[in-house]
Amino acid sequence: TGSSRPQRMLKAVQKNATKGDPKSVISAIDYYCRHKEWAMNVGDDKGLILDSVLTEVNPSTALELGTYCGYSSVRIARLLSPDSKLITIEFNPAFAAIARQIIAYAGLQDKVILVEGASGDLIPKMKERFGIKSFDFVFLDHWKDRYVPDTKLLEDCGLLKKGTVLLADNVICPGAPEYLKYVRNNPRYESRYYPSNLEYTKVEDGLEKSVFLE
Ligand SMILES: CCNc1ncnc2c1ncn2[C@@H]1O[C@H](/C=C/CNC(=O)c2cc(-c3ccc(F)cc3)cc(O)c2O)[C@@H](O)[C@H]1O
Ligand SMILES: [Mg+2]
Repeated sequence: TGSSRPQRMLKAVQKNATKGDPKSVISAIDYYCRHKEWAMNVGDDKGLILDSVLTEVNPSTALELGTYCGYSSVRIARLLSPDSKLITIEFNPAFAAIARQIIAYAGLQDKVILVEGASGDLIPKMKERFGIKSFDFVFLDHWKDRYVPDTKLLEDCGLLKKGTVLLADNVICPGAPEYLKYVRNNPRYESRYYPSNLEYTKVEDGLEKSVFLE
């Protein structure tokens, strides 16, 4: 049987990027997905917004929901301070296997903890398994209809603190209407929309940044 899109993406990284150089891994994936084969990475345009929010927050502990091939894990981890960590959750073992290799190729395996499983099962285990008190930053990029339930779960598990920043991908395309309703009409969040475009296209999309207030 043939290769998968994630496997071809990994090949493009191994062929075109420099081992241990996160920037070259990001460029290799962006080039491949823009010119050869589209894939659902947050991409270079929205990636610049992700970078700027991350630099502003400078999180000690970050959480990502939906690793896919690890593109945004590399984007996030490359900007973390020395003792900071990214925990990224992925429930598809094939995607997780590719992501581990891409994260390792970038030399970021010591800053990223990739956990295989469903967010709904793993979020309640974050404290006991990883000694996490709360997250400073959460990037939501998994199934769009899971953004609201998982945000509520993070609240209920006491994993959000005053000032925690949630950044959600795809709030326009494919869209996360329930999530926008939830965070925008909610006194516990201060929300702002960052317009951009769907990765590698001219279609409108954007990121929603929501600061937890209490
Ligand atoms: C069950 C919920 N819990 C989960 N726990 C852990 N991992 C999960 C979970 N859900 C999904 N995942 C994983 O996250 C990833 C899924 C992401 C879903 N993303 C999208 O559908 C998406 C889709 C598009 C898109 C946009 C326009 C199109 F025409 C076609 C596709 C663009 C994006 O940026 C996207 O993020 C996969 O790796 C999946 O295995
Ligand atoms: Mg996305």
